[in-house]
Amino acid sequence: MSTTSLDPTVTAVATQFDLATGLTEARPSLQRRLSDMSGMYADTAALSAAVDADDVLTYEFYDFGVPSLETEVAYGTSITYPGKVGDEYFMTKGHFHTRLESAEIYLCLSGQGLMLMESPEGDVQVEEFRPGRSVYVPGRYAHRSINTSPDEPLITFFAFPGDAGHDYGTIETKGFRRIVLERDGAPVLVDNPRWQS
Ligand SMILES: O=P(O)(O)OC[C@H]1O[C@H](O)[C@H](O)[C@@H](O)[C@@H]1O
Ligand SMILES: [Fe+2]
Repeated sequence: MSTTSLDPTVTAVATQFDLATGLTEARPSLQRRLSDMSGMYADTAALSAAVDADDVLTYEFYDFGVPSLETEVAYGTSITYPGKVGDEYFMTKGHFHTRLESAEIYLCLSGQGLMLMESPEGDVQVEEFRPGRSVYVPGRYAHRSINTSPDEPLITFFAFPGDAGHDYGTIETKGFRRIVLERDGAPVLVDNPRWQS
């Protein structure tokens, strides 16, 4: 079936994602290994030992390069692999949006985990990811995906305004106020000992 459009400058685009892996052959993913996560995990000794031992891939995601316009929608899948650094689960770096008010929507396709969210004023929210469950990240909240499964990748589909942008600096320097650790086989939210006001 062909796709027609009244406006010749507009082209519909379809992308095939593999629901089992979260990956697409449409373009290369962006990949983050443990060595890209310097300063992100509470246990710095465990991180450097893990980097030296086997610098594994911890997550990958897509940037389809949609124009940075408020009328566009950036989208893709994000795959966070199972694993831990010390007691802290594999996770994304996390970021605020450069246009702080921009919200984002996630749909969990498979796996299990948490979305950790934090406002500049220090309000912390946590929502669970499980297959079929969406999480709406309100504007102004930094957000980080955390895989709490011992063996399955956490796969989500996300969408946000094209001009939202990524602000990593705040999280890189201050960290999140709370972190998620495994205690007795279950995730717990605790104060980040390395958080800087
Ligand atoms: O950008 P990070 O915090 O490293 O997370 C990786 C990716 O995760 C999500 O899927 C977001 O929607 C992406 O915009 C983000 O880039
Ligand atoms: Fe985001």
